[in-house]
Amino acid sequence: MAEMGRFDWADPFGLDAQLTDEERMVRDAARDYAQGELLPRVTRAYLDEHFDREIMSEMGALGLLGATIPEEYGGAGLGYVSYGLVAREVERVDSGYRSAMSVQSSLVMHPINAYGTEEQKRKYLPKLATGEWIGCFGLTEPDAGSDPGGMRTRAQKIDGGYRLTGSKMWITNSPIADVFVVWAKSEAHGGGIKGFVLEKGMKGLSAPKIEGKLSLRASITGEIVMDGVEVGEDALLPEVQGLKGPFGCLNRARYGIAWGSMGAAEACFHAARQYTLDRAQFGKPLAANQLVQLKLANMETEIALGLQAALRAGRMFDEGTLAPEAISIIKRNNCGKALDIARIARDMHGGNGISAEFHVLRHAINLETVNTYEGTHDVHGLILGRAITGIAAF
Ligand SMILES: Cc1cc2nc3c(=O)[nH]c(=O)nc-3n(C[C@H](O)[C@H](O)[C@H](O)COP(=O)(O)OP(=O)(O)OC[C@H]3O[C@@H](n4cnc5c(N)ncnc54)[C@H](O)[C@@H]3O)c2cc1C
Repeated sequence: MAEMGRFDWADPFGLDAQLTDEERMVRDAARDYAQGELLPRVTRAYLDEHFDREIMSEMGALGLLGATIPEEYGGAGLGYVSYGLVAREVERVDSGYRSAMSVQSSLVMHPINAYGTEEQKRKYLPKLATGEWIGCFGLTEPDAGSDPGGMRTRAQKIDGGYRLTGSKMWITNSPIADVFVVWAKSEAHGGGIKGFVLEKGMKGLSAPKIEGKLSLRASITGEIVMDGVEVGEDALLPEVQGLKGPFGCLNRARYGIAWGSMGAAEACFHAARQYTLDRAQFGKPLAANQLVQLKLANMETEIALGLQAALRAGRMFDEGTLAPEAISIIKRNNCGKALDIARIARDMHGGNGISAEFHVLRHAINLETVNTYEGTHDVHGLILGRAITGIAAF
């Protein structure tokens, strides 16, 4: 008969043992940084609705930006499992910090690396990798969110380049960005969607901050307004056309979010476990009640399954066999489950659960955004529905 193992409540399927030495090293470096440098400042940043720009330079110095970008362009040349592990550790602290990192790596460095010219790669990637430059990604518009094909931003052909007109909404990092990857319908390409790289200070380009967010308050979000911004031919990302350009970037970010949201869920699960062990009511620890144990068991189950699926997806990503629909499964499931776990963890903390000091409500409110951006929970359901039936319902 096969031997039986010992149960580890914090790692029931031995995720750790499925990683390579390099992946464990990357995970530990990201965890040390996140717990040592990000956790002590997150509560203040969240309450003050402030993103500390220095964080990008710190992440850059540790090689956390552009983890999968080749080393010759300043990236870390790591695999997708390492990238996911970093997202999990950063989001264990705050989804806003993970958002800033995901945008830089997957939505700005990836398209320049995959669709850009050699000159564009050499110009932008090394500085984005160190965090000297901050990037943002403009796809969503005031009237085009889940349906980005309905975008209104236009690139008009002019002598030697293009004139861009339009506005983008809900853009992570835009108010502090040096580099703007924006998507527009281009006249010269039959009205097809093309990517352009704009730079801070260009005439007609502005990025006002969106104030008063109740979610992701430690991440800065803004608009991108392009009022006839004129760029040269060298601003065009030549190697892609159509929605597959932005979707190629979103696939990577969504994959990272599947890991990241599980990091936030683990933070909430671990906090709820400790809190209910420490606090007694009716003469016994809260954790001694069946209702409480069932909630903890449900949290553990969803996290264990979600992480295992994310790891499998990461291995498939590195092998080149991961389909976008499989990413929809884990983005949708892990965000939805993380949001449920964070809300229940908040409830299990009673009144203390609403205090910033206990972190769980901050995670829950952040996860409301994570569940919505990069394809809403329902839109990923529709993507899967189309894949299952062959019928597009959206
Ligand atoms: C904090 C934050 C940061 C963001 N950062 C970025 C960024 O950096 N870059 C960027 O480009 N975008 C960014 N976004 C935008 C984000 O990706 C969009 O908000 C998201 O895609 C949803 O679009 P929408 O807000 O227009 O909602 P809508 O598309 O209007 O959706 C509203 C509701 O309708 C539902 N719905 C839509 N279509 C259908 C359908 N066919 N059938 C059934 N239900 C449907 C949706 O599921 C949702 O519940 C960010 C958003 C936030 C909140």
